[in-house]
Amino acid sequence: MERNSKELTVKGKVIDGQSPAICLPLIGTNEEELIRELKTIVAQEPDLIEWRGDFFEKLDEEAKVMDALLKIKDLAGEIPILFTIRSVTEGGEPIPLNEEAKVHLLTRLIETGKIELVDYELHNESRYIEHLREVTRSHDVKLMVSYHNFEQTPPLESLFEKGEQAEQYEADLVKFAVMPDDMKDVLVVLEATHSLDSYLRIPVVAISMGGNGSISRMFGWRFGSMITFAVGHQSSAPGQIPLEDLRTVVGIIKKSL
Ligand SMILES: O=C1C[C@@](O)(C(=O)O)C[C@@H](O)[C@@H]1O
Repeated sequence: MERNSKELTVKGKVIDGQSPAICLPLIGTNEEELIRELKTIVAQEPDLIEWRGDFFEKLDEEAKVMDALLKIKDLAGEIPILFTIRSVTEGGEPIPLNEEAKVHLLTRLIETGKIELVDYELHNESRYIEHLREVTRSHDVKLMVSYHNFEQTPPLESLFEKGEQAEQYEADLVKFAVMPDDMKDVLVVLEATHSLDSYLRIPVVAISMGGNGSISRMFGWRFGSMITFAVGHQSSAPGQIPLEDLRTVVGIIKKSL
């Protein structure tokens, strides 16, 4: 198999692009819902679990967040946790924290040693991104710098620039998830994935959302996208497909290689 010599080791697990790492999102609004979701999710043995913190209704009560994290970690066992607070401007839920408080919470979570990856959006002020880069590095947590657009697919050059910016921040990986108008936009994402995969030193995660884009979730890894998000319990974005279906498709592709 020719592609992708990049590797990312998370909690002793190597993500190397020879198969996509499959990530299942957790979107519970409280501890009880999170635990219920987790039981379904863990049974499916994903490679990663993403806790979408923006769905958690008590995000402004640090003790409650910490408590939920301990429970999640306990149930997730060896499966690495990606922690994400998606902003409303990039398709997330409204949260009761301003950016300063959000960065403070992310810092506290990173310091617990209970999360393995953290997502932070590229549009944020550079002082925040740089701060999180420092904290993640000193706690051996991977920093994923991300960009989302639920309205459209920016041109190839713009996606390329985002990849370059993430690399300048010394992110461990760059991710973008964008909405296509048509299949040409899906091709833009696949092309950006392929080019960025060869051009950047850091790994890329690239998603074209919605029904048209869902092929990027199934085949994107062959173009260089290292992680794909699927449905374990409930979806967190349009176009995600059930983990079992994804595994079937990946298995078929691997057989033909
Ligand atoms: O950024 C991403 C990717 C995603 O938006 C998707 O399209 O699968 C799902 C989100 O939960 C995650 O944070």
